[in-house]
Amino acid sequence: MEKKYFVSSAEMKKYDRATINDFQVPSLVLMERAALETVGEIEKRFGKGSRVLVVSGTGNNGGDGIAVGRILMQRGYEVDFVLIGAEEKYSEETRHQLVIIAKYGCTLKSKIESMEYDIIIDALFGIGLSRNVEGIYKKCIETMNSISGFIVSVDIPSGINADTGAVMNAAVKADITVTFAFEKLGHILYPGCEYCGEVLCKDIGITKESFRGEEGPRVYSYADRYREQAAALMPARSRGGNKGTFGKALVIAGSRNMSGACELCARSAYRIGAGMVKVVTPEENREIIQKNLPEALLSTYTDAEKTESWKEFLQDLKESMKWADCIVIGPGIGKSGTASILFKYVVKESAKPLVIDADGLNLLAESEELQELLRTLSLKESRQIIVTPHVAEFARLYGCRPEEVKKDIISKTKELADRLCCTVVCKDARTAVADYMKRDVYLNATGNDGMATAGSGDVLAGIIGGLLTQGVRCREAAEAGVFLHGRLGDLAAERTGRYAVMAGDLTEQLKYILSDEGKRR
Ligand SMILES: NC(=O)C1=CN([C@@H]2O[C@H](COP(=O)(O)OP(=O)(O)OC[C@H]3O[C@@H](n4cnc5c(N)ncnc54)[C@H](OP(=O)(O)O)[C@@H]3O)[C@@H](O)[C@H]2O)[C@@H](O)CC1
Ligand SMILES: [K+]
Repeated sequence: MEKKYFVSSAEMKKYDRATINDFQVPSLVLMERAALETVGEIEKRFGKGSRVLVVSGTGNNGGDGIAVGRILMQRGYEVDFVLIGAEEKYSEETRHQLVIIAKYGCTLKSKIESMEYDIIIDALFGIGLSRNVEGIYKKCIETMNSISGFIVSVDIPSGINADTGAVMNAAVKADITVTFAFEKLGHILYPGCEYCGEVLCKDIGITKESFRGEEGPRVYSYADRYREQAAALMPARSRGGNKGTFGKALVIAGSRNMSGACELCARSAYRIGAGMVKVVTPEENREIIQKNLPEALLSTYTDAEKTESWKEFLQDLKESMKWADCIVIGPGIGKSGTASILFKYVVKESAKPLVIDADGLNLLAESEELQELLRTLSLKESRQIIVTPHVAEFARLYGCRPEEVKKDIISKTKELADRLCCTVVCKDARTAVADYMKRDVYLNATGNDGMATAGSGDVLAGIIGGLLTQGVRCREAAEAGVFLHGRLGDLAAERTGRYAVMAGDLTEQLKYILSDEGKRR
């Protein structure tokens, strides 16, 4: 899969240094290239004579800004330069840029004086922002946001934490952000991504060679091209196949009078391409499932206390688990005594790839014994297990507050995966996927807030299950499932607007998104 990296400030600094020190590309050359790329984006939008304000800080981000201003000035733009910060803090490169503009006769101001510009170059802070923004810096950011002008942030909007996307007390609201070499975590994580405007990532000569043979950045997503080529994420589909070829999913879901979760999950497994889907649900849901999803095979149960029929059901379930290529358990099963007995039985007895979602996760969170069992199954029997908690379920499993998960979703997801020895999908505005086998964390860049609606998670569980039945391995099924799920949400929102999106619309979009028959490429 072609990856798109999101780097931390420490990783970016390492790649900068490797390019400068090991490959001997002078820092000022990188800066000039960064400036030229930024100028290119401005020239696409504004002509000569436009009024430009450059707001620089003392670090190299400020140096970039001064270079941008100088090139624009030479090309016929009217440029004002403002630099905020004490002289003793100027970086070497920034000093150099100041010497150059002085030779061209430019003057430097220490505060923003005019209120009207066509373009504002925000070069106050880049990836070197190290603490909350206060005093004159905060005031400067507020002024940039309040005066008129199209804001171009250099590298990252000033005030956004490049590692977490947090607003460090104040941040510039950019129209576009021109960044260099790799996108930063702060461009993709919330709330940072909402401050960037369009993010344009430019090659300035810092390439993958700067990894120096070591593992690359820790966090990645899928390349943007898969948005339009979603079918390329799917396993190859044999033209000569039959329903057995494309796998059998067992969906254990729903509780009394709660059939919706079960239906959404099973339908999604079918729509992503599973050959057969069998639903296991309480007897009360029989009629509605038969009516709404006649394609599904069905096995129903009554309360575990009704011993005779329960025994028969378990016998049937055992056969179903042998028959299945993958099992999804949890959506809407509730936390009743019967649900708990059923859940434990399935985790213990099944030997197939397993997706645990929703109430399954709540039952898991309550049982140390089951968590230990998961670890053992994974480590000793190489069982493929995926857990798909949203932030609140994750917090219950991890034993922390939901805000703590949101603050550091990348590390937390990896930690839980290590603890449970499985693949973890932590669902949030930016869903993360990690497993205990790999260091890297997948961070999803598709989807929108329209998907924050009941049943959306059931659809995801069905999609991941349907991919597993087609032979995709756990980690890839989780990543591809999350990416596709987000795309379905984006397409649904394009049709109806984000307010109106409902879980069923996501499954509906599966009819179109995979329409050009794809192969894994
Ligand atoms: N060759 C290269 O290296 C390339 C670098 N490139 C560019 O360099 C940028 C990174 O440059 P950088 O590392 O100098 O950091 P930068 O973001 O300018 O900020 C550091 C300055 O801000 C200050 N400061 C921090 N927080 C503060 C606060 N809250 N409030 C007040 N002050 C605060 C801090 O001062 P101090 O913490 O020491 O007080 C220091 O003076 C990067 O984003 C990209 O644009 C590109 O040109 C490509 C090639
Ligand atoms: K900036």
